[in-house]
Amino acid sequence: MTALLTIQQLSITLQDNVVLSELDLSLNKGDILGLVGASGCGKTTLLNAIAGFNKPSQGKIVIDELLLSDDNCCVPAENRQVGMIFQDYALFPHLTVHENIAFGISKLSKAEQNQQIDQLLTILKLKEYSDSYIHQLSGGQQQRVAIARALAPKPKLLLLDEPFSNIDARLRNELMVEIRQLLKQFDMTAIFVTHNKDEVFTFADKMAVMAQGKLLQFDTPSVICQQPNSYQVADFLQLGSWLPCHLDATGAQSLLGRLALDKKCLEQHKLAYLLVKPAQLLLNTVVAGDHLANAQVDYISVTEQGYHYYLSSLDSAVTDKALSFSKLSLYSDRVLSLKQQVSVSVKPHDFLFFSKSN
Ligand SMILES: Nc1ncnc2c1ncn2[C@@H]1O[C@H](COP(=O)(O)OP(=O)(O)OP(=O)(O)O)[C@@H](O)[C@H]1O
Repeated sequence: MTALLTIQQLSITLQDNVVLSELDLSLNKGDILGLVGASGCGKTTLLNAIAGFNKPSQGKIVIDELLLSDDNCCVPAENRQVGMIFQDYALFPHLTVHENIAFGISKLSKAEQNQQIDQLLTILKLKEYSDSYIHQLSGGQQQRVAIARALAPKPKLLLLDEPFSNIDARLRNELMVEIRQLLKQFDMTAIFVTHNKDEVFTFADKMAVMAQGKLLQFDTPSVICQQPNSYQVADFLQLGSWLPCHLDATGAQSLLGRLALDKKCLEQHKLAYLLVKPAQLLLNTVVAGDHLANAQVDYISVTEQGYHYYLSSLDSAVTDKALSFSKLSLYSDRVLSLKQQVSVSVKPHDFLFFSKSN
């Protein structure tokens, strides 16, 4: 399959500040990509570069086999067939819903405009609001108008900057599912920026994790969740807690006991961090001589999955400071109290170790 969007070695420097650095990315037609990363890592700058609002210092952007930007050319934004939806939707308050959608297709005849707008209003369930002004609509309806306005000129790619951040948390999930179905109906390729990884899992087919202008990992959300490629990715996405371990030739030593490793886990790091998901921890009954206490409860909250505890290593158990841990996340139906000493072990599983420096 030919890629709809190809980005190669894209770098952008703004006022002597390297904001994007040698970024490669490729999307097939109909793919929805969720772009995540800490504030200031360059997500909006990447969208702006694709839309044609800023000029790369290096690299190539190709959409549907058309070269939009390289060292020698930079196609202006209005000729790129890229639609953009901003966080605040940027709708015109003095125009009706119909007029807002018509804005980008004014070159078409009135009859063609009306036919296209009618079709969009029907699909987006906005028909009865055609003559309403923007302030008369709910947040979700305004968002649908913004989508209709962006889709009207039939873009090849749709860019959405934090599209769900202004939507009430209760409605957000419902709206995400609805808009995803809509984009799929149009076979629309889209990139959306978010600060919320759960939005990526609901809305996207692919996920890109960025840090400091670089792409750390690009894959499906489930692969990234199961196989993060670095400490930074797992830590940013909060995929589990960290248990420091000393790796040696036969296993890993932690304050929660010794872990037997199979051969492929063996690496030569002296100190490594095991990514532990709550379901991989076992809360044992403390019995002197058998399961000795090795952690204490620092924090308790009530959740749908039972009590949520944060545990830290017991000072008395720490002989090697490098192995001490804090904020080990554990869910249990058992009632524990603050500062209670407990015994926790790690269930055997496909261990994922990371070094902080990679
Ligand atoms: N016009 C500009 N001139 C100089 N530096 C800029 C300019 N625009 C953005 N930057 C810098 O580029 C970096 C990336 O900014 P960008 O807005 O792309 O980040 P972001 O990941 O979208 O952040 P956020 O999640 O907070 O919206 C930031 O350090 C920002 O200060």
